[in-house]
This record gives sequence, C-alpha cells and structure tokens, in this order.
Amino acid sequence: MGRSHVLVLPYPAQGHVNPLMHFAQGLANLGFKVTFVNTHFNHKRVLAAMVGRNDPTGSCVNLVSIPDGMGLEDDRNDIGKLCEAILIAMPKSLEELIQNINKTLEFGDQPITCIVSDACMAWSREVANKLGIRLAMVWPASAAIYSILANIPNLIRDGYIDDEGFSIKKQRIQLSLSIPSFDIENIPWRLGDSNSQKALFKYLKRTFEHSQLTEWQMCNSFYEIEPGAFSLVPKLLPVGPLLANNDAGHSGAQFWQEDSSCLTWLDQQPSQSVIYVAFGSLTIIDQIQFQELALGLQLTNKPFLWVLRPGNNQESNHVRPNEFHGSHGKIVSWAPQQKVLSHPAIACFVSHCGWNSTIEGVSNGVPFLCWPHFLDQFHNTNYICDSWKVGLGFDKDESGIIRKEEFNKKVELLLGDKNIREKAFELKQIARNNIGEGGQNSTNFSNFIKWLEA
Ligand SMILES: O=c1ccn([C@@H]2O[C@H](COP(=O)(O)OP(=O)(O)O[C@H]3O[C@H](CO)[C@@H](O)[C@H](O)[C@H]3O)[C@@H](O)[C@H]2O)c(=O)[nH]1
Repeated sequence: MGRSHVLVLPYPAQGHVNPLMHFAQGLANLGFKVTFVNTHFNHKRVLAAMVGRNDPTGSCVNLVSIPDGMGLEDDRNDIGKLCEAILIAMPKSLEELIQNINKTLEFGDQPITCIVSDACMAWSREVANKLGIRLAMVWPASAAIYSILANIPNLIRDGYIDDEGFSIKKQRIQLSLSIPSFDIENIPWRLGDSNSQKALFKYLKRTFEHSQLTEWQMCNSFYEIEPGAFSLVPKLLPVGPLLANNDAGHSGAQFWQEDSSCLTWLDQQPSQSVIYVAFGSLTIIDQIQFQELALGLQLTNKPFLWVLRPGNNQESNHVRPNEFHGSHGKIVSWAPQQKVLSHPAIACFVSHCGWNSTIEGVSNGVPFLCWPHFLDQFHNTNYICDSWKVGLGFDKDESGIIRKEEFNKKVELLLGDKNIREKAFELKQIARNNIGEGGQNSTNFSNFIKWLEA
C-alpha cells in the first residue's frame, strides 16, 4: 500500500500557488498521493501555461479545481471582492470535492486523510473538522507578518488600529526588538483601495483565528533570517526556502507561460552584468512611473531583463519611450524567475519584494533594489535593507515618483557596494544549508511526515 493521500489548498494567487506547489511536490517525491486544488479560473491558466513544456507536475501531483465564487468577468485582482467570494463559495465546494474523491476510489487508491492548507485559506479547518480529516497549515510569507497577524487583537486593544484594521494615528510599531519596526501605514493588509483593504482585513482576521488553532503551522522561511519573529510565534515552524524541486527546475504552477528565451539571452551576457526587473503577479505601475523606469534602465547603460506581464499589466497599457526601442535589454511577459535568479549573468534584482521573490533572491545570493507597493512588501524591504543588509531602497520625489536619475544612482551604488555583495553571498549559503538533509527545516519537514503517517 502506498503512502497516504493529501489534499493541498493554496489561496488563489500566484505568490501562494507557487510555494504550496513546491510543498506539494516535496510530498509527491516522497511517495504521497497529492491532490492540488486550484480555483477553476487559475486551473485553466496553469494548464494553458504548461502546454508545450515538458513539465512533470501533472504526472506527480493530481491537479483539480473548484469555483472561487466570482463571476467570469469579475476582476480577481480586487483582493477584497475575491476574499468575500471565497468565503461564500469555497468551503462547500471543497467539502463536496473531498467527499466525491473519497467516494469514488479505485482499487488501491487511498482516501484523502489530510488537508495541507495555505494559512490564508484556514477556513478549511471547518471543512476538515466536519469531514473528520486532519489539517496542517503552510504560511507562504514571513514569520514576521504571521506574528503581526497573530497580534491583531492586541493592536486593536492598544489603540494602534480600529476594528476594521485602519491605523488610528501615524506611528511606528515595534512588536519586538528583534524584528524591524514598521510604520502603521504599511500594515500587511495595506491595499490601494479602502473597501478592499477592509474586506481583506476581515478575511485575514477570521482565517488567522483558525490558523493558530491548527496543530501544524509551517512557514516558507528559515530560522536564521528571522529568529526574532519565530520566537514571537513559537508554534510556527520554518520549512523554507520552498523552491522548485523537480529535476527540470519548473515552478509547476505558473499562471503565465514562461518565456525561456531569456535564459539563452542571459547566456550571452557577461557575468554579474544584468539588472533583472520583476514585480511579481499583482503590481501595476502607472504611465509616468513606467516611463521613468524605462529611461532609468537606459541611463544605467547596462543590460537588463524586464518582466512585463500581459493583460492588466504595464505592457499593454503603457507607451515605451521612443528612444527605448533597440536598447540593450530584453523584455519578456513572464520569466522562469528561479532559473533567472540563479543565472551567473544576474547582477541585481529590482523587485517589489513579494515574499517569494525575496526568498528566491536571497537563496541565489542576488542583491536587491527594493520597490515595494503594498501588503507585506514594505516589511520585507525592511528586512532586506535594514536587517540583512543585502539591498537598497529608492527615494521618491515630492510627487511620489522614483525618477530615472534616482534609479541610475541606486543601481551604481548597489553594484559598487562590496559589503552588500558579500552579505548576499553569506545569506545564500545559509539559505542553501536549509535545503535538503541536515538543517532544522528538514527536521521540521521530517517530523511533519511522521505526523502524516501516524
Ligand atoms: O516573471 C516572473 C515573475 C514572477 N515569477 C514567480 O511568481 C512568484 C511571485 O511571488 P511574489 O514574489 O511573492 O509576488 P506576488 O505574486 O506579488 O505575491 C503576493 O503574495 C505574496 C505571498 O503572500 C506576498 O508576499 C506578496 O506581497 C503578494 O503580492 C514568485 O515565485 C516568482 O518566482 C515568475 O516565475 N516569473
């Protein structure tokens, strides 16, 4: 008889589907049967992005989907609306999915006996309880953010935020001396739109109450980069960095087709020469900022690789400056980011500092230029620039724009800074020590496997 059957449930966003898929692949590699549940909307995108690629994911992980409760035309980048829809539609669909799978087993199949849920989908605890199956959580962002969310009741009690999650007065919060303080304006549920922010806060508050009651709470991080945060939430166990772990190095869950031509292009660039620019899956920058960034890249006179997502992203909406054409760079709509970051031609990473990008950059020893937009990205920037000292931030002008001269100046400063490069290299070694046998993280993962099999 094979090992047991686990269902993995990510929150429906790229920055969640990726690490949960890496976790799922880790289980599948050990012989567990794994069913991975995307929303219908994302499932279609993942399958479309896999067409024509030799991606082994589908053969080792069973990819299935349930509805997310949004209409076909609804804007899934409206995080508040998406969270509201998820809570209405997904618990029932998840319950039915598990019941159906467990009812229609073929000879030799194992029933689903455990849900590994994204902590942002911790409402799944009610489903697990109802069906009498076990539950474990994976938190795909930093332990520091988890500790902030765990402290929501205290932040309300002490008058930092109101009970809808909005800051009451302008101030900095220091949860512990060992993690960076943060500006209350940059709380991790910060979004541009206040209705969405309110809905996200309500959603996170509710799901976190469930998450903290779960026996297994794991995190895509490692102890050495945030010891202070882990001491604030002792039940949270580091199992990161969660990186693509199949032989082909595929991420296995991409929403857009990777353009691998950039790897051949990188092969032709000198060592540590290329500026890599990518802002994850959600960020949109406006036309003025877009132009300044394009001109800033040109001003550096260095080769660059820039990810401009299709659809609602910069590429379709914005005009590139005329003189930009024929420049010394390459633009792709989606890159195989983990492979790009491990390429010797990369000199630095201009990043929005989503947690996956942060962990991937750190694990590859790449220095950062930090360009945070919302959510946890400001906190991650504090880690990168102030705690780990592996990157620099940008200064905005009085109209809130990062100008081309500032961009060029920071590229020069970063690339000329030997200390930052050395620190980035040290951090890479520490990250790598946490991959595979021997590290604390593999012990945590092994203990989790024992629990799964008990
Ligand atoms: O061209 C690209 C660009 C990105 N990626 C991958 O896409 C993921 C992006 O994740 P992340 O860097 O975390 O950014 P977001 O997609 O913006 O993630 C959301 O979710 C994260 C986890 O909760 C948060 O930390 C972020 O702030 C939030 O925006 C990473 O695994 C990247 O490797 C690619 O493969 N190719």
